[in-house]
Amino acid sequence: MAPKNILLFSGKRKSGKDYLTDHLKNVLADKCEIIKISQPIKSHWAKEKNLNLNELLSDSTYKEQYRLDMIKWGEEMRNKDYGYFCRAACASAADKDIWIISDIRRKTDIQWFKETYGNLIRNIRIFADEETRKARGFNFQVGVDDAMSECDLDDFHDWDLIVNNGEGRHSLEAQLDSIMKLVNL
Ligand SMILES: Nc1ncnc2c1ncn2[C@@H]1O[C@H](COP(=O)(O)OP(=O)(O)O)[C@@H](O)[C@H]1O
Ligand SMILES: C[C@@](O)(CCOP(=O)(O)OP(=O)(O)O)CC(=O)O
Repeated sequence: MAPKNILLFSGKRKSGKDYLTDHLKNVLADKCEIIKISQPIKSHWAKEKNLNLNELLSDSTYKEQYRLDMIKWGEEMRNKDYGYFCRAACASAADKDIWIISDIRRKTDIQWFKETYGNLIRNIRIFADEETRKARGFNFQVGVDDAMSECDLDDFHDWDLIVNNGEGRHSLEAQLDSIMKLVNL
């Protein structure tokens, strides 16, 4: 069964995608499931290189050592089939009313969801200024922060909602309320 809504979250590194989607999950509880497109990439990479998958999935510096390689391998796969990781991630998703996709990065990710689920999707951009991201551990890396993985959605404008999660942000409760307005339960 298709969910009632699919919330597509994007934002640059350390903008707070995991932070906000984890809190949103607390609000929606068992009505929702968090899905990560990067999960099949990380699973493959962990198997291939004998790495710790849980560490790759966490907010640790561990994944940063492998990010560039994972991006490169992911690009190769995406060039052959742009829906490959979206399809793989959704195929193993639970039967829930709301799917929260927490790591949308490319126009083709949005395209795949639009083509597959039409008007069920909602596009949410998480924004945080660079100072705030730096305070959260962001460090500009050539090949990552100037590449498609981080920049492809810079010139995408068709957002249903932009959430400021940097300087001057609203309370967490207000941030979550604005997201909940997009949800049809
Ligand atoms: N509004 C916030 N208040 C406090 N800490 C935050 C907030 N947003 C993000 N963080 C923290 O900043 C770090 C990076 O956030 P994260 O959600 O992992 O970013 P992303 O998934 O976009 O890379 C995490 O340690 C997270 O807990
Ligand atoms: C190879 C990646 O999938 C790894 C992404 O890891 P995360 O999604 O955990 O990254 P951030 O939350 O932005 O810190 C990126 C890609 O281009 O596919």
